[in-house]
Amino acid sequence: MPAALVWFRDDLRLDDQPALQAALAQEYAPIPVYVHAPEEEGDWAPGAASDAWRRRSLQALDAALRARGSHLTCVRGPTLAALQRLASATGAEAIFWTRRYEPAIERRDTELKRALRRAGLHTESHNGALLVEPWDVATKAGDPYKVFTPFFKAAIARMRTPRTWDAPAHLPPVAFDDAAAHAIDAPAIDALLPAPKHAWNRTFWSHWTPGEQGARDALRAFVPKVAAYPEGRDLPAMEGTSCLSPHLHFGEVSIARVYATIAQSDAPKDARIAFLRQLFWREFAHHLLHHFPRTTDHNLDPRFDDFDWARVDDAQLDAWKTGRTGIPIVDAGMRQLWHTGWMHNRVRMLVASLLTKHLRMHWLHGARWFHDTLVDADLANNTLGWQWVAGTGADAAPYFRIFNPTLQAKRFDPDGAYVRTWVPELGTPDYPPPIIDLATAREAALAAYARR
Ligand SMILES: Cc1cc2nc3c(=O)[nH]c(=O)nc-3n(C[C@H](O)[C@H](O)[C@H](O)COP(=O)(O)OP(=O)(O)OC[C@H]3O[C@@H](n4cnc5c(N)ncnc54)[C@H](O)[C@@H]3O)c2cc1C
Repeated sequence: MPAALVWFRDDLRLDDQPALQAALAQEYAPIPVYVHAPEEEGDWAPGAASDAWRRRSLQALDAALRARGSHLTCVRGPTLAALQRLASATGAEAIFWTRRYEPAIERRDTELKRALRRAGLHTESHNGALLVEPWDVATKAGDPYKVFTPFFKAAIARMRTPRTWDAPAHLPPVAFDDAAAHAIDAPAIDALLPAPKHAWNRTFWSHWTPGEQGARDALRAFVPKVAAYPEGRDLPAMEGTSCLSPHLHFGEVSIARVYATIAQSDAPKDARIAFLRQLFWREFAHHLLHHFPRTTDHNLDPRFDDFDWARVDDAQLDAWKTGRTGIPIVDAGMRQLWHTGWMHNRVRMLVASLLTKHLRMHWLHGARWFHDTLVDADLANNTLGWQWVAGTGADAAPYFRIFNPTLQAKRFDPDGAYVRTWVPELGTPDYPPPIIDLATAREAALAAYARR
């Protein structure tokens, strides 16, 4: 049986894994590999929370492979040289992977595929992350979509009922001879992604279990909650959302598996559609990232290029990051982020709005902080989220529509349960006064918008 490398990236699973599936279907003996090359991700290399998650997820993948008779070989980049070295040391004739859509990675993968083919290797990339790939939907004029609802309609019409494959029960062993092992120089996962020195993330792991089993458990736990999702999804105290975002980002569960599980659940149709629609925001985000790669750092709407963002006030930015703004719902969200690596979507909108509108700081300051601290940090979703809130993006909330965090808290956290969980000192002298007057800051933001 000839050997093939199966190159794992953000698809850290064995269930419904198209690269693995394709290698097996073509009767290759798969050699599972992971290449650590954060420097190839351009300005958006994974942040600290992502690294902490990936380390655990790779360990879980290796354990799942070992339980089937195989194992994961981890090496350092540069990726092209690493894959070539691995292929020649193992005699692999082919390389299989699933596609990613981040601009730096798309560029790298295109070059890499060309170089590997020139070197005589068979290469195949597959869709393992999206329901509909970015180039599969276009407006009547052939352009990419910039508005969600028509995108959603076109994408869902284009989508085929996803097929899913179960994880293989057994895999052929990966046996390197000594010379090959020496040539490969495969460090342990711990050496590639060491545990953070100060264990700042130790509180994460009572909330999360990285890896395929954790993803499967999260999906299973969510099924009975789908019926309540339409109302529950906006209430941060309720835990009414799926918490699948980091698992989806790292590909620990396939999007097709999530879609099929919820579509076939017993929940009322409205509730199922409300949830599946959110999955299409993720699709939309990837569509935009692929077609408008500059938007990771630049406004999608060029009318904001001359916007009068405020000069960054370090003390204010720091108060925002550490949850000490004196605005309770915002502080609750920023502390939830710091302690769990995740924040409820409604609260993400509120903290982002405060930063970009009341404090009038450029959305990139917030996007960078989220990228570093979220366990679900995802260049597509994060860029869309920040540009949406800031009013600079596709189908965005207009800049002049400014959330009032006090009213939003009354509406979405009416008995204050969420705020009390994260800001227990509220109402005591330990809680800081507000760093801004909301009404004055709102007027200043509107005035800046009018000057545009
Ligand atoms: C400023 C800002 C930044 C954000 N940054 C990220 C990010 O880095 N990574 C990330 O995954 N999401 C991001 N989001 C989107 C959203 O907040 C999270 O996907 C959601 O809170 C994850 O929780 P969940 O899995 O319980 O969501 P659920 O409500 O259960 O939704 C299921 C899945 O649908 C997708 N989804 C849901 N809402 C959105 C959305 N608005 N945009 C794109 N996809 C969505 C996610 O993959 C999510 O896991 C951001 C939103 C905002 C406003």
